[in-house]
Amino acid sequence: MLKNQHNIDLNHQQKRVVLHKDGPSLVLAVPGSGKTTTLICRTANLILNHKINPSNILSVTFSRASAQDMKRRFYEVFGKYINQNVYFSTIHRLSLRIVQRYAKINNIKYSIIEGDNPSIHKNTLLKRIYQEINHDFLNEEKLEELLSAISFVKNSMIKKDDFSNYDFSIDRFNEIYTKYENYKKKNHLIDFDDMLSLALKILQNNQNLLNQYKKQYPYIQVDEAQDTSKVQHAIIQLLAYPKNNLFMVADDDQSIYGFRGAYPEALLHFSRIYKGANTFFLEQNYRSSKEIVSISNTFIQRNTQRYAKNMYTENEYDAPIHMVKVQNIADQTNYLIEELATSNFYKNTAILYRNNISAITLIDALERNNLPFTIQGFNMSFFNHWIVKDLLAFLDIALNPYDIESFERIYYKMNGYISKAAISYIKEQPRSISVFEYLIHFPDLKDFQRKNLKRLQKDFYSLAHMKPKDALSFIEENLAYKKFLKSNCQRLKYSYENVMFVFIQLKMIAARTNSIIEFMERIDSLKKIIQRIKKEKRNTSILLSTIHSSKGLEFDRVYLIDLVSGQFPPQSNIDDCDEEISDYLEEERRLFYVGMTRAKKALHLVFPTFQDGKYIKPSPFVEEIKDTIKDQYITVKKYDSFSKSKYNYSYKTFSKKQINKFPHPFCEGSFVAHTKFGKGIIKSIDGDIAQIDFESLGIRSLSLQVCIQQKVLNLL
Ligand SMILES: Nc1ncnc2c1ncn2[C@@H]1O[C@H](COP(=O)(O)OP(=O)(O)OP(=O)(O)O)[C@@H](O)[C@H]1O
Repeated sequence: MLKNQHNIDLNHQQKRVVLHKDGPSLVLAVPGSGKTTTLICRTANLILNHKINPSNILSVTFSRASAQDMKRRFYEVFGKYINQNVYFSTIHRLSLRIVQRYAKINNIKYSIIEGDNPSIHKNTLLKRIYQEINHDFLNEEKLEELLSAISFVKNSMIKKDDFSNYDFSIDRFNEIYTKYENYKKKNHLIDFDDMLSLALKILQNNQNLLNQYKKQYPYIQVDEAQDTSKVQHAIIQLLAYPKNNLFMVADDDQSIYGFRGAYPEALLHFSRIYKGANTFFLEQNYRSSKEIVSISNTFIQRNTQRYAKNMYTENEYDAPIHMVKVQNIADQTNYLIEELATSNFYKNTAILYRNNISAITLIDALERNNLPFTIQGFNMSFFNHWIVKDLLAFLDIALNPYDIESFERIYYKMNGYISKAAISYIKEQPRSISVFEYLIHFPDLKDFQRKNLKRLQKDFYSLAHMKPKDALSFIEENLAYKKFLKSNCQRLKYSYENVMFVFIQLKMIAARTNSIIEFMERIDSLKKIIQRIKKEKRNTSILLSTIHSSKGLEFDRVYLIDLVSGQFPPQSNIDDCDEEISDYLEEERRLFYVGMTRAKKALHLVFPTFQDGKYIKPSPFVEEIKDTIKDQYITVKKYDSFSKSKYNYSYKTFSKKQINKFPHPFCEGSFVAHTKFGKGIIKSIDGDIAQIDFESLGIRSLSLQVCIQQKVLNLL
């Protein structure tokens, strides 16, 4: 019937699923097996053949993108036959509706502290509370951890008394959580997770309201059920009872939100909770070539906590899976640009990565090569990363030695022997002389300190004139910032490799710029480019996305990049005999599997072999795939150096904004020595012209720029 009327040729397994009407059923499916396709066909079957009113069917899924995708696909196929509104929603949206209905009846006004422009933002509130409790600044990485921990607690319905059973890795998490909850309660504020907990509480305590919803939705369908959390399952269970016309579609192998409280174990208990449940399997993959299906299928079998499924396809063989070994991240970028510049398949191409940071140098390179791209699921955390802020502060000071705010950020992160008291003193002073001059003349300094400060002043002066790439290396080595990084990572238990990964992205951007100003402008313009592109809808572009955000999507060609240990999985040196680690590895393996199974025809797995001059191991998942496909498909790509890359030719040179202040270390009051005029003191500086009072000659006006170029003027 469906084939004749709607031109969909469902297979036997799919047909059984689509024709299922009453009672609980669980559909366990593999990627690309038509989960969404069958769900929308079943919806149409209920409406057209069983005359169920569309307003009585509730279809929920995890993400807004999936809900919109379901709705679009439903109306594309069945829009000509069904013109009433069919409700496809996220579970959060449904919960919010429940909360709002309750609030209206009881005259309560809740304000949401997430999403678009809330009057008070969850992150701001948490940063404040963290500061109050730990007397420390909450950086972006820790904030992410705190957000995940709170989300995990709410979604997993963990009671406060049981917090001690979990390792939240946030100092005084219990107190932060309590303060956060109390503040929200007092001010009628809710975050996205509260929508769920509150909706559940409302339904549990208001029989009337619960009955209204039960009556409204006698048919409930859940897509992506592997991502459904405990609290979400509890809401659905309440709404479905006692008819239990519940239709759940899931792929436990694609469960990748454990860190936020996804509870795929519920699928294993489904038939215990819902008596008489049917279980269907969809195992035929319609999306990918035979190689991709067969290798992905072997790959995921290594996981132990899963429903046994066997993915197969009737699709043809296509290209083999490309394992691409490159020297380093620069060569990885070269490889991608080379591949993309010689093809026209932008639309059906995706570059996927584990970690958002991977996108930065790619965005830089794609934009410089005029390749069309779009970005999905990108958070701007790179630009707020402490290491980025530190390095920009170093450069700020080099360009403007009066900038005490930047100096305050970095003075203890280098070899300076500078006291906090000295910094506090300078902050009180007028900006008439440079930070270094103040420091050098700070009372009671020991000789070695003064000598050191003079050296530092010269170092920063030299820094301003270096090529950006050299400047970053100079900060790292000569100013000993690397030493600080190592000890800071040890102290805060950050992975040094991950921190260096951020540094390397900056070095790569730096390598393509010619001056410090140009480099700093490029960082700024990248931020703007990303913000602009995120807003645009580009259908004919290469998609850059985290694997998490790529779920549910499909592309002809997929490049999975940065497949190295410490990036994928993010935790390295792990022992998979430990039970907790084994769970962690299984979730990471599922994520890798989601990435692989987005590809229809071509799949490229790219792994750099050196980072920061040191050998890095490929991801253990690359090794597992290598075992299956053998070495014959490994391509080794080596480029001379990034600057010599063929595709580097098309790099744009930037319109260099006129440097309004020529960078120099001098300021009013500086003691100087001129190779010809001898010692003197700078009386005033106006633009490039300094009035210098020389001991032997009196006042002379000199161009600082000329003095610097001719190397005739130095600080004393
Ligand atoms: N019976 C069928 N005949 C032909 N193509 C099909 C059939 N069923 C599904 N497809 C196609 O297979 C592809 C995958 O379908 P769909 O997106 O519904 O799968 P999915 O199981 O939801 O995928 P995933 O979980 O990996 O995101 C789509 O391009 C869809 O049109």
